[in-house]
Amino acid sequence: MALVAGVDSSTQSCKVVIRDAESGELVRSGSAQHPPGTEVHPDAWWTALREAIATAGGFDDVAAVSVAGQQHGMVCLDANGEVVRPALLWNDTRSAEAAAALVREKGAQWWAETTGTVPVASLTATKLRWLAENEPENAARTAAVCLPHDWLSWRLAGHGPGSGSEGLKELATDRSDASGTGYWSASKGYLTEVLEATLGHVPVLPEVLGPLEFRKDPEGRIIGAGSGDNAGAGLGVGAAEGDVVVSVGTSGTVFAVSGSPTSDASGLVAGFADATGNYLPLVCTLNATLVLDTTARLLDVDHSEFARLALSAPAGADGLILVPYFSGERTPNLPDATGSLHGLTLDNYTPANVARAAVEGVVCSLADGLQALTDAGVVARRVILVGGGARSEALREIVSAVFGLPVSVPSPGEYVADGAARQAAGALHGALPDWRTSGVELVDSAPTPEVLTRYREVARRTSGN
Ligand SMILES: Nc1ncnc2c1ncn2[C@@H]1O[C@H](COP(=O)(O)OP(=O)(O)O)[C@@H](O)[C@H]1O
Ligand SMILES: O=C(CO)[C@@H](O)[C@H](O)COP(=O)(O)O
Repeated sequence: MALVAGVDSSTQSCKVVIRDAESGELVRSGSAQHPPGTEVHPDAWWTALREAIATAGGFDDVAAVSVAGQQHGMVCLDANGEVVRPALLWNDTRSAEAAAALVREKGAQWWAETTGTVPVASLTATKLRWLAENEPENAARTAAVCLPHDWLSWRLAGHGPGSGSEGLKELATDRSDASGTGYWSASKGYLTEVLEATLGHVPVLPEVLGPLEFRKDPEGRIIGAGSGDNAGAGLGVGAAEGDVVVSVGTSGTVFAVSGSPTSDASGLVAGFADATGNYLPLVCTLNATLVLDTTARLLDVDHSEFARLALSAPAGADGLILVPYFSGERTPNLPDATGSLHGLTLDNYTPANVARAAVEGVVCSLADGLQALTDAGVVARRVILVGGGARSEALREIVSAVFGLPVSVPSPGEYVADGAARQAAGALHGALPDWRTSGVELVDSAPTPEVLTRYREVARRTSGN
């Protein structure tokens, strides 16, 4: 029995699953936490990955591994392969002005047509621009730039500090993660003009591997191309055209598999690639489970009591509306926004209404994401809900109610890591396996369109949109 492993190195933690390459059966798993914050030294991811591998019983009997990771994080390496500075993550908004400058200089249309995506602070290119403007010595020392999943795959393949310029040439990535950099185009490859205009020079960049291409580690183990975490989730749930995946983790994402690229000059829809050779138009928000976690902490309750409270309040939370822009926002592009709670009266200010308003606020911002995707031509035949937030009964019910659609919720699992494992099995055998998916719960709540209408009025008023 050949075993394969999948890794999800995402914002809050690292998860490892080890599966039977033929059947997909889960054999072992492990996880470890990442430090909080929007600036993290990659060594912390490596430490967490090794801990997660150890708790999963090690990789000695594993034939192939793929890593899926949080997208966009800027990992800069010097000529020796040392990390130049802690990575700026996808949810770090300090490069918002750099993003605005790039859009002014080339125009939103150029970015949408060339890279698929109009830059916002999340994209790697804007972080390189911030680096060149604010830490010119670090920018000058940067000999190679890669993404979190590229760096971890490179470390797994036996490279690292001290690898030198030969080691840097072994860096590899895939289309899905390259498509979130802002300096890669699905039709033209790396865009040297964007690198010159941001970092100030063209560094060594990871080779963009095909979906089933791979490197090997010194023991001969396959290290697959890997992917961005959202593309990994797409692989993990077996998303096909017509499926819209909603992932509620640190980020909230709404995305679909598409046979053709999108180019949305309004900037709402990012025109990413997927991990199979298709495209992955995606809307991403900065405010999802952390808003729920923070509200639950305020109410001094755990996840299950929080869900019970939220479901004990009526739809619309007796008039309370929470606009969830606690971390600024990316979609819509409001990096300096803050969250707010509206409609307070002496009667409706209860823990249950506050819990319900928090869930509804997060879900309404995702419903706007689905609207943007359908406006961009994506046809939604089925909605699949995944991510840590999908473990919440309140979130599951309220997604279906606010979207006004039945929602498929695969049984709780690590679908990003599963997608990476599926890719590893594909690299091992030369074709993606058709693993049987686990049980799916269909949630079909009574639609509450008025909740979204009122949210939109308040969100627009408070954000000046
Ligand atoms: N039952 C639950 N209800 C609500 N949120 C939950 C529940 N279980 C986990 N979470 C939240 O899910 C998040 C982790 O989800 P995950 O998809 O792993 O995030 P990421 O991939 O961004 O690291 C955490 O913020 C955690 O508090
Ligand atoms: O920036 C994006 C997508 O464009 C985020 O989806 C990151 O990829 C982080 O994902 P999670 O850790 O929240 O899953």
